[in-house]
Amino acid sequence: MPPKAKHTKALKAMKTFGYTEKLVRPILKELLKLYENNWMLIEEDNYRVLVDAILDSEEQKARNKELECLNTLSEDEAEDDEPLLKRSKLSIQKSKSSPLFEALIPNSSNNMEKQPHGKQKMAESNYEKYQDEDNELRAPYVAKSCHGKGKTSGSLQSLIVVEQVKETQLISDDESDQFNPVAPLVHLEKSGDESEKRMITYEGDPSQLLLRGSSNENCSNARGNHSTFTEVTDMDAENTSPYLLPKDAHTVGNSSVLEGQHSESMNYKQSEADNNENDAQDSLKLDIASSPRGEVKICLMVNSSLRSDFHIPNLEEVLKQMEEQCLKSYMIPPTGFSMLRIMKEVCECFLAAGTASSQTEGIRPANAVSSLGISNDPDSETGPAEATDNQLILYNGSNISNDPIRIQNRFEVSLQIPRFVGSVQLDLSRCRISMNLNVNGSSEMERNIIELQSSVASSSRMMIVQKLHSYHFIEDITRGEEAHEISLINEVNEDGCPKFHYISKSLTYQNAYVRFLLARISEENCCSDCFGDCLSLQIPCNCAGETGGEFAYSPEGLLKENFLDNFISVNHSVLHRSLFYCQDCPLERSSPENLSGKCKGHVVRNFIKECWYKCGCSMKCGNRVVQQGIKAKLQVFMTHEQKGWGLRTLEDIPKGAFVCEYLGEVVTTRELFERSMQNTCDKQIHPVVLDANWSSEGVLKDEKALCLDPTVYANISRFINHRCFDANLVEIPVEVETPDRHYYHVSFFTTRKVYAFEELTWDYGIDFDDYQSTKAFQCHCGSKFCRDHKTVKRSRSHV
Ligand SMILES: C[S@@+](CC[C@H](N)C(=O)[O-])C[C@H]1O[C@@H](n2cnc3c(N)ncnc32)[C@H](O)[C@@H]1O
Repeated sequence: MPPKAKHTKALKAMKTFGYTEKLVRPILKELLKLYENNWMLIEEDNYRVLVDAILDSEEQKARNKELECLNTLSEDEAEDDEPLLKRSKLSIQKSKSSPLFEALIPNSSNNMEKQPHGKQKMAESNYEKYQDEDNELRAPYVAKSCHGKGKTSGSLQSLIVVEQVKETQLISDDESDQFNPVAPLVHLEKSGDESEKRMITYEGDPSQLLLRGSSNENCSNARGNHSTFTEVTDMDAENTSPYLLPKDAHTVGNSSVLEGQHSESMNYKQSEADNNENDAQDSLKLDIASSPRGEVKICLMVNSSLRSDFHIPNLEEVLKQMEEQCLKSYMIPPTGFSMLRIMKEVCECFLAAGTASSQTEGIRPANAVSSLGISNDPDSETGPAEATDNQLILYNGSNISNDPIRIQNRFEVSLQIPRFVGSVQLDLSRCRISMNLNVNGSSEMERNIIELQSSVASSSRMMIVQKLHSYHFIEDITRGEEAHEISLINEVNEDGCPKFHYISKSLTYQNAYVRFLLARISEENCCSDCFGDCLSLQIPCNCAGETGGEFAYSPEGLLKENFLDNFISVNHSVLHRSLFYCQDCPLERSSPENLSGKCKGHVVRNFIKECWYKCGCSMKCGNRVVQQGIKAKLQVFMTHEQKGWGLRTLEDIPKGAFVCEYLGEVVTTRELFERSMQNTCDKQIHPVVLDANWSSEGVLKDEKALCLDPTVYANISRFINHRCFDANLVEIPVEVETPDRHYYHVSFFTTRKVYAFEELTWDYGIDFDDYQSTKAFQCHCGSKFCRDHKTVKRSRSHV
């Protein structure tokens, strides 16, 4: 479409929202300048950027007016004789306070630099995406998301633990045939009671220990040598998932003990001074949290001269109240949420942000000895006899405990053994401990492994040379697009991450016209006064109108049982083929020519409504679960069951919780068909139909009906595998920002409680009796309700 037509289309679209051409033109012009005429970014999501900019400019104008009034008033009062010129200048200066104002006023100085950080980032990143897309994706449109077969830069070298009579060496693959006696790295020694205590001593720099075998030994990033998670894997349990010890417990720099001591003493002096000064108030001060060595502290102080009636409350009570408040207000899933942890993390981030630049890599006291110790004695407080500052202590007691693993001066991680292994004795001498290491701050991680096979080695002191698999690990496949990192791990084969562009919002492809009929939203559908915690209101706000006057979510942000059951049964009934057939539905045809005949049928679906975009409450209303994005800690992993990559959760997720949205490119059915014709790749990511309520509009032509194609642009939901019938996720259409009947946000909610490390699955609704569908894949879902009878038969005959 020529730019002029695009202009007209944009102006027309804005007109439907009640914005005049006069108002829109300059804003559009400025946006085009800002986005370097990239219309795609402006048109995306029904001109969302443009609507935002208009709203911002309106808001700014109102603020300017207020400021001007205030100025005039105060200046009139204070400086009645001041020249007019100076006054108007002053008011302009004040009115420039908003960064968006700057972006929208032509010729305003440095308007680009003053963009709000998020917006500028979005503009740049989207721009990059589309540039990429132009270069390699669109011509011709061939899906490139087939599994990468080649080795990736992230594949790792294995490490081997060698035990000899006196010393044990930790060597990498390439060194295995070139034993180097000059630099013994790891000693496997016995200390104390020979049969019970065993200890690996590492002499030298711990960062070297971790980096051996990696591609980059000179980690220049100050935070580069922090282990980001520790993994304990039971080597006896072949197919069980590793027990991941998430990084979020503590990641405290080991970089410099000297520096640490220095800063500690400096801080101590400072806080001593503070203490002296505040002696009088000491009784009204409550320490909340601190970084592990006390460099940074958060405390609450009450000025007793202002509140004589105040007493220091119980900290636990305060935290409990805060947690309840936060859980309600911000829809945080209760699992693992703790105010105290947040406070501690604030301290640590404060410390890290303040010292990152001054930290120097690898500074250690010359005589420091690091050790990794493993003890079978749960009562031992000190661990191995020669415990020193840098050490890892693991207790292998008879009870499985969730006590922390300690690596002093390095990090402290909570041992989170998943509940399902709770009854099994975890024999740490049969475990391997893996530490992940951020190499140069890059998201690709290199992994080194120390195998503790002490039970084998104890009597014979034989040499253990075990070659471990090479792993592929990416710390965050979202590249910062989500609120928290989502890692990818392949412990099964050599495949690297499939090629695709990670998005956190669906994109609209050229012909897909996602109508945005805000005019249809009437005042009574909006709730302008709600703030934050709508879901716990006695009388639901207007946003609940579409769901029968009841919120679909509980106050904790979980889908209510009746809604959930309803959706699950709707999906099951689709599978039971209680569908109605229609002559005209175009959505599941294999070719646009084939317009007569019956389609496979559709159900008119229910949907959940969340707060509407542009409704007065869109930023404040608590009826927003899907819009708040992914909350659970998820991981992409290579499955063992011939399903390729899959998605799993790293923590328990309660029933009815939102997990993620199905994202991709919104395309018309016709476009999808054309793409599939060009697609030479045998693996296809499952496209979904978005027209949840198409029948209310009568016949939808292929060029109008909408689908979602996650082949090239997608989020983590592209990794969710199919499971027949009893999948733990159900897809639910959620109306987030548009009352348009043609387009819903397909969102995944849990059908039951999902335990940590379970794979997340949904039922694609494939009819395996249908030839076309069975071509998609042979099902390896493992469900006892599996509908792919051919595969089930085959696997039975193999047994
Ligand atoms: C949406 S993708 C899921 C991610 C995919 N496993 C991957 O590696 O990228 C759908 C594809 O995964 C595979 N798949 C999903 N569920 C499966 C199952 N139950 N059995 C076998 N293959 C499956 C099929 O190849 C299917 O085309």
